[in-house]
Amino acid sequence: MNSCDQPGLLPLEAALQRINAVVNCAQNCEYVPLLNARGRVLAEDIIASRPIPDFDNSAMDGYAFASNSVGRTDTFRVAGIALAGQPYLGALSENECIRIMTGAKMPSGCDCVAMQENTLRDGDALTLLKVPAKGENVRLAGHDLPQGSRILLRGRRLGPVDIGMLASLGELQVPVYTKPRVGVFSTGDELTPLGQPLEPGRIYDSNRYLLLSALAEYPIEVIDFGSIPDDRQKLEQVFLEAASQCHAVISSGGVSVGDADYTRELLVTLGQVDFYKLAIKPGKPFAFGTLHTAGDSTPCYFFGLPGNPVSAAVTFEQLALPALEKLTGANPQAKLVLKLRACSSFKKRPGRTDFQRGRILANQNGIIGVESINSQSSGALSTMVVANAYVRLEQERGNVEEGEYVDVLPFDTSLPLL
Ligand SMILES: Nc1nc2c(c(=O)[nH]1)N[C@H]1C(S)=C(S)[C@@H](COP(=O)(O)OP(=O)(O)OC[C@H]3O[C@@H](n4cnc5c(N)ncnc54)[C@H](O)[C@@H]3O)O[C@H]1N2
Ligand code: MOO
Repeated sequence: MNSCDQPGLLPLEAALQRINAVVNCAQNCEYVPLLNARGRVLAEDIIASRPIPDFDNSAMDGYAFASNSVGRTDTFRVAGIALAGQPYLGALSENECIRIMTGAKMPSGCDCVAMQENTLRDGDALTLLKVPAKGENVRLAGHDLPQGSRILLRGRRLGPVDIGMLASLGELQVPVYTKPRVGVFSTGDELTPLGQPLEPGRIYDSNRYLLLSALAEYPIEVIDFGSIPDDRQKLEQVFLEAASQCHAVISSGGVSVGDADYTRELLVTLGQVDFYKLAIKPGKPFAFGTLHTAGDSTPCYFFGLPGNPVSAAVTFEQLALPALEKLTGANPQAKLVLKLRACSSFKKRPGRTDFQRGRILANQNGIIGVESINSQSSGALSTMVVANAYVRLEQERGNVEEGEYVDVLPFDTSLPLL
């Protein structure tokens, strides 16, 4: 037995493996216009049907030559001009060169380009100040991408550079996976719709807004089922409706042991619970399972996040999100983990993997370390605004002393440092 503060808690790695083993992408391929493909997941490999570029061209503004004539004379007659998109189509005699611009097709017979700065021009006469070598300043056909290259692989989430690459290949329509449907709801009698005054003991529903806006970043069709009161029947209704419409459902709240915590209980009736107690902090009461779907073979996965806002955010990001990304067809993404020096101590009890909130400190010369923030309360969402990274501390370790090196997961790659 390990030194878990409570028995029966599943370690984070085991939970991730279980989720990964259960969740599978069941999306189909659809073609979308290129400009609508940003953020979508490629459903097929993209293979270059032609080389890019498909002609040799000049890398500089200057003059194009046949390199074997360059050694014989250093004075040439400028016989014509080649512009990008307007090639010079004539033939070239000995002692002739062609005025050429960057990107223009190399005239036939020419195999090098002298940069304009290395020449002297007087009317039609050109003198070379520096002799170019064969191939100099020439970009060969296929130098960007040879024909047949498998440049973008299935499972890649397309970003602006990929859209540009697809445009240079002339692809108007892109094969992407259809978007999985993901339902979101929160539970709790205390949750008050925004815009209404707060009665005593009530709060606004922050989890659902956080989740809906986080999901908007992904190629996912999100269905908002709202805030559901702690009423078994109403919850059951939403569970059934969500299971019939969605590939996955994410709820927050009601997974612990309180008198009104119906979520896990309903999951047992309406589906199968895979696990519901995790050795992570925050986020211990996290339920994962599958909901029964009527006669349909496509399963509906269920992620029951804890109600505490930081616990909900951490379990969403660390556990639900990798599974949802898999549902979209996306290849697994390695997380950026920095090994940084602790600039303060961190309190830690052995037994759970901690996702403490920290601040990466940086000066003009770069990153200098990470410090703890004042509060590590899982009920305080403001800790995640003040922090700019998680400090991940392994399950069995204890306190961190200042000066030790710790694993840091930045919230973002551009850090708010003030
Ligand atoms: N006796 C025990 N009590 C608790 C345990 C435990 O093991 N034994 N675990 C604690 C931990 S850890 C967590 S995390 C919470 C999780 O409980 P639930 O998932 O059942 O969540 P609720 O009880 O519904 O709410 C907890 C907390 O979060 C607030 N909340 C809920 N939903 C939202 C929302 N949508 N937006 C903002 N805030 C929300 C809620 O008002 C509560 O304050 O259980 C501990 N208890
Ligand atoms: O572990 Mo709970 O998730 O601290 O708040």
